[in-house]
Amino acid sequence: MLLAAEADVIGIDEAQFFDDSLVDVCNTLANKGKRVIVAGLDMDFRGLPFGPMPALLAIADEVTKVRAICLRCGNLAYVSHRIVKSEKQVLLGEKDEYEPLCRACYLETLRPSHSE
Ligand SMILES: Nc1ncnc2c1ncn2[C@@H]1O[C@H](COP(=O)(O)OP(=O)(O)O)[C@@H](O)[C@H]1O
Ligand SMILES: Cc1cn([C@H]2C[C@H](O)[C@@H](COP(=O)(O)O)O2)c(=O)[nH]c1=O
Repeated sequence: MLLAAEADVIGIDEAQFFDDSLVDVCNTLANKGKRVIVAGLDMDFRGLPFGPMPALLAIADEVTKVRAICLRCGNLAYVSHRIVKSEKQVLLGEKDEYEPLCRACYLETLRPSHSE
């Protein structure tokens, strides 16, 4: 908040990792006339809402949902499927840990007969 005093535009990336206090911070800054641009993952690897993202989406004046391409079929992706074994919600990573999948290809990975 101290740093933001001098700024007209504030950018916050990886918002999914913050706690719910980010919602108040963004509201306070916007109420002061600042332009606040927030980026983050809406869902975790299980397809569950991630951190403060649902509340941020609700209070946003504008929302742009950007979707990757499903690595298996080329359709628009729906979730970042985790390809390493870990149940922790927070696990930093990139291509070696996650693959974007569409809903159909993601559901296919959940079938008992599926092998990675
Ligand atoms: N507007 C764009 N045009 C072309 N390539 C892009 C664009 N945005 C992202 N990319 C590509 O996608 C990669 C991942 O982008 P990034 O901004 O890190 O996405 P995210 O933070 O959602 O994972 C980049 O390294 C770049 O190769
Ligand atoms: C799905 C998912 C992702 N993460 C981590 C993996 C990356 O470090 C970031 C997302 O970064 P990006 O630049 O937006 O690709 O989030 C995680 O910790 N838990 C998850 O479920």
